[in-house]
Amino acid sequence: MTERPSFPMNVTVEQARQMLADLLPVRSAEQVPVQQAAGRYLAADLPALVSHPSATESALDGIACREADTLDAAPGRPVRLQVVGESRAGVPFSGSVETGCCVRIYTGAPLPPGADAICPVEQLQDDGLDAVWLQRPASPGDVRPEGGDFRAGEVVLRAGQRLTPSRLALAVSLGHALVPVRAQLRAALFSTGDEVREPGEPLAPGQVYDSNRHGLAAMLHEAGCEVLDLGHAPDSLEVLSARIEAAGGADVLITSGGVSMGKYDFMRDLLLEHGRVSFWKVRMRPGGPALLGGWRGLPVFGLPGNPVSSLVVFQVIVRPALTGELPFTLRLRAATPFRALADRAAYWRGVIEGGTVRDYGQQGSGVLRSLSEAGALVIVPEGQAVAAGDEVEVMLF
Ligand SMILES: Nc1nc2c(c(=O)[nH]1)N[C@H]1C(S)=C(S)[C@@H](COP(=O)(O)OP(=O)(O)OC[C@H]3O[C@@H](n4cnc5c(N)ncnc54)[C@H](O)[C@@H]3O)O[C@H]1N2
Ligand code: MOO
Repeated sequence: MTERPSFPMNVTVEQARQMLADLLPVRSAEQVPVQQAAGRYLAADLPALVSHPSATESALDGIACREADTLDAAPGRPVRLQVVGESRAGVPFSGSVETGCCVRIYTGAPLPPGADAICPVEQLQDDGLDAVWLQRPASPGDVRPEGGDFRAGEVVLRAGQRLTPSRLALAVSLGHALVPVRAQLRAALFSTGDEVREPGEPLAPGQVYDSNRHGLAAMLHEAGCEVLDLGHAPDSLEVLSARIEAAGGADVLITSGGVSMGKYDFMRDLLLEHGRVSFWKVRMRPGGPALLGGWRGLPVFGLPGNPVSSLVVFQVIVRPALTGELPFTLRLRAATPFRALADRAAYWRGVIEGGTVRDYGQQGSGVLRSLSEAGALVIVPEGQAVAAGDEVEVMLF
């Protein structure tokens, strides 16, 4: 390319995320049953409809009694209490606990009126009938107070949060059978390359299995998208145009390969001719040649073909734009130096060990096993080399 390009080049990671996010449609909200809500994103804050615990309850199996009755209990000087009934989870004791009395109680069962302390079974001498002896005072701390987890009316989950398994469990605990979630983005996906083969097919020298497309489909699902898998396309202008057309009903198209400098890297020219290019090249490694553009109303994000590059660019740029969530990072001490690049941020593969992070070693963009074996990306900002012992920002992968 000798003439001045008509589109921005070498944008930052942050600019790339924002430019993609700006092209995505605003998502409406829909109510879905909690059984179908795992992995979806909340479209509204979720208040608690009930308090939890719904009543003050026991944290142990044992007896519920009055602490004052037990204060004199000591080894060799047991205090006797009369058993007057039981409180089970779901079946509370109907009376109240008077002085000198107790009820058998089980974990999660409501503390009866009058009782204010628990003595666990392990610390009781029990005749199995109507009396127990305590060798030490009962504990007022072994109860879970009503509303101690959350109170009715309190906003506990927030709009934009992903319903991870723990948040989904919490939404149910808050009392919701239906939850408001953002409509899923419909993401079309195809990979490009004459050499790319489907898993299970025989492989001739120079050919490669379509690891990118299958990895990306999994990442799109994980990002809460509905995936329209358009397979893989050879390096042919006609086939690629037809494949992009086939993605027409989607909200966004993600492609892999064909975005660099090679004679058969057609994606950029296709978009330039029939649509538009929003940017080409991001100031990051791996993944420098990433491409963003549009085809009629359809946003198209072209990921580089190198296997590590395609997954890392998805994680660093595409996923945050699709979900509105920045990647989770933590700060760790570097156990080895990490090299800086003068003109771009580096996302080096690192291994977290004993609270520090070390260089995985193999940083080639074709070494897919490195991503799986390293488990982390160490973010080295442009020009800021990391020495051993420095703190670094680390993204789990
Ligand atoms: N002269 C230059 N050459 C290259 C540059 C450059 O700046 N100047 N950039 C390099 C970088 S960085 C990357 S990343 C790649 C990106 O290239 P493409 O997006 O055009 O990708 P391809 O050429 O199609 O493939 C690259 C590589 O990845 C393998 N591949 C492709 N698709 C898949 C797939 N679906 N599953 C698994 N592996 C795939 C492909 O066989 C190639 O080995 O360009 C560099 N070149
Ligand atoms: O940056 Mo390319 O994306 O490393 O191989």
